Amino acid sequence: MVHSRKLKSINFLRNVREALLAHIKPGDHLAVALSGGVDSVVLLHTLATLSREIPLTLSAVHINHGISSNAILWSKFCCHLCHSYGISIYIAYLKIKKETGESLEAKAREERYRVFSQIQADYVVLAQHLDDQAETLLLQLLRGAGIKGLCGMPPVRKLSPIGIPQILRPLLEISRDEIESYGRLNKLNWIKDESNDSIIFNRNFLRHEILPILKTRYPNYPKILLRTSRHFSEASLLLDELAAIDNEYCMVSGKIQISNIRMLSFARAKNLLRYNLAQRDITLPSTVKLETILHQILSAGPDSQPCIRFGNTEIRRHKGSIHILSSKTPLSSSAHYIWNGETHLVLDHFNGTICFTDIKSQGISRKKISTELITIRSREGGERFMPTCNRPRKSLKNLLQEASIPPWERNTIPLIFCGEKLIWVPGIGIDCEFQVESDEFGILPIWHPL
Ligand SMILES: Nc1ncnc2c1ncn2[C@@H]1O[C@H](COP(=O)(O)OP(=O)(O)OP(=O)(O)O)[C@@H](O)[C@H]1O
Repeated sequence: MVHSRKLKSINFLRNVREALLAHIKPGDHLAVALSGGVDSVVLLHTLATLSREIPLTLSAVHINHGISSNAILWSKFCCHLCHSYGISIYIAYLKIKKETGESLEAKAREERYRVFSQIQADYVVLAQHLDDQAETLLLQLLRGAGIKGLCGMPPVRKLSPIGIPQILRPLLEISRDEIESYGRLNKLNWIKDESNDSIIFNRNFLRHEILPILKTRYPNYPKILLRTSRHFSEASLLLDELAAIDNEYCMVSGKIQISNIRMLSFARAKNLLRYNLAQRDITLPSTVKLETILHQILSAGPDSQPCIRFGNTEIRRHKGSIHILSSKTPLSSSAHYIWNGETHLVLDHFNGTICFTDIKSQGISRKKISTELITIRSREGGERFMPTCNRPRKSLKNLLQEASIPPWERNTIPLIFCGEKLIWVPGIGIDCEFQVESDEFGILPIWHPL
């Protein structure tokens, strides 16, 4: 009996070790997302045990959402538990405010992930398991989700473009029964979240009312549904590959060309637009909204300039191309950058990067800019510029109009200044006064918007 219990724990540890080692490397810092429930308590115990053989730094993060009247007890429990393991814990105290049209749970989840994204660790480790995965897939099916929504939770994923920390889920192939039995075998204590019993919540309704019946006929349903979600993941990958091919055909200077997207079937055009929104980290609109957007953009007359808004995003049509504008990082008027000779400069506020290349007989003359501070900022109005030496100096506004830069982009393009003088405008050129002499090596800036 004792032997079989020990064996079960050993098998459990072996499975988690395998799942971990598929992603982490020795020395990584793992922060366990500890709610105090059985899943994350077992996860913490497992990782603390494995950390004796795998060199890693372990800590924990707990979010006190301030929703349940027991929230403070849960935080204290997590604190004591980590103390008993000698592990540091970060507790975030939140005051969740519900916004109209959003559930409290969805808001709490969003805030939780926001805290996770700020944790100083290589991975934030979550305790979702095989049964959670099956429930999530069924819930998504019942919401009418598309292929992406049916992919299920990935074992590892980036939380932000910088890539650190990542979310890691090493229990995804382990069942709830196995986790609870590991907890009992190792005499662990955990807290029970009373809200998990309330069938007002869709997930609990499925868990308590539907899945036990399903299990009588399909005892292995969580593993079967895991297979299904893997099929969806593969399909989703193929759709992204198709969109990447269509992007090559439809994109000119970073904008989808109306004449090209029109050549695609409507379903393929929708896939392309969805892909472009996802690439910019924009929360996707509903399918109905996406179809409306595409219809309006494609059916507008050549001179009209439709603008469709959803969330913080605007989709516009301007001179034959589609412009996607997202106000994730609003351009602050004071945003300016100093160039100290770097080969590239990431300009977060402008959503892109400028690369600087040394090139013979082209570009900006090093000699002519050597005595002044080189800064990059947006237009303030009144700037004048002379990209062609034998033509008169013109207002920047006129030059941007002539270059068909749409009005909403004119204030958000990065400009290079030498002291107070404007020397470079992307897509237009270098001011005559600062261009290289023949045979001199110059610096050629190239703007790469995201
Ligand atoms: N209050 C909390 N503090 C820290 N971690 C938490 C907290 N609540 C949940 N977690 C972590 O998130 C995991 C998933 O929790 P839960 O299933 O309640 O969230 P969810 O809203 O269903 O999330 P998802 O939609 O990502 O599945 C838990 O196993 C745990 O690791």
